[in-house]
Amino acid sequence: MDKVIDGKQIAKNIREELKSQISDQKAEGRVPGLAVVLVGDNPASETYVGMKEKAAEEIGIHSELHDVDSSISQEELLNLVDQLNNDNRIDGILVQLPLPDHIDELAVIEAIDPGKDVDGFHPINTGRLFSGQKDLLRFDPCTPLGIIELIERKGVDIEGKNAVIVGRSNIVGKPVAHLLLERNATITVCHSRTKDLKAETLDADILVAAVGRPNFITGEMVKEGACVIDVGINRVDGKLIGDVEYDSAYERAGAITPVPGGVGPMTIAMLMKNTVKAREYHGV
Ligand SMILES: Nc1nc2c(c(=O)[nH]1)N[C@@H](CN(C=O)c1ccc(C(=O)N[C@@H](CCC(=O)O)C(=O)O)cc1)CN2
Repeated sequence: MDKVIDGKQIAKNIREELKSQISDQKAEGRVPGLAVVLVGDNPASETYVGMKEKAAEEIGIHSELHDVDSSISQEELLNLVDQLNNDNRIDGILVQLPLPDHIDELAVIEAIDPGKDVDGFHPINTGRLFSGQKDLLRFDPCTPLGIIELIERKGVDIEGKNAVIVGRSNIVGKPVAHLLLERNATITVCHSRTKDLKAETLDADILVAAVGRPNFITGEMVKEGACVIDVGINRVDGKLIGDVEYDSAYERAGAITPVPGGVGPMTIAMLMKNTVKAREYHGV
């Protein structure tokens, strides 16, 4: 079996699957609507927003870009979010992060209607994830959700496995820990104060690297046969480098994601999936 987990191909398959759901929704009377808010001119954010718009257009989601100047005040941005909350054509709202320093990111996230929070960052959605509530409407954050899809679609069983997450951020480390826990993995979350990181990672059947440091996880830290998920997107001398030293980790891993072409494309596919789910929730 090929060890490489091809995120680009899996994301493409998911977009294909969503197309038929979207055409059913269209037949019912309305395609899903996604509003993308981009503040300022951060080149990476512009690239990601462009990728989101292209993916939406390709599968038939109505998407609209609100491209605003970096000088926008917090109040004006909150007004824009409020306007989108009240727009019946819009099922999903995402505010591209990071935001300029003068804007309180959490205040903006909290202003989004939790039922339109397709990024899954609103405290109502993270609260429902962290407390294991599956019965109420819940949007899970796109990158962690994409990681689960990659693992499952590669045929790696999660139940009962030791999953070690390196990195405890709110947008990747913590939510992916809860998604894995919900699937009955045994979880260890490592961080900068972890005493013996190598001892922890060597115990991982599933190893998720989300630290934001290029080549931080080396092959000698990987357990033979482990499933290695690299969430890092580090730009070094114009090249994209993951958090995992790929060549040495590949030798030991049973399955591994590349960078680029691993987790990144899944973030966008999951955003599309959440938008289709939001349209289902809102109805026609
Ligand atoms: N509102 C949000 N902001 C941000 C999120 C998010 O989920 N919601 N995540 C990241 C950026 N991001 C999406 O917004 C994102 C990052 C990377 C990729 C991706 O496909 N990367 C490619 C490489 C692309 C390149 O050449 O730069 C890959 O890994 O293959 C997609 C989305 C922060 N902000």
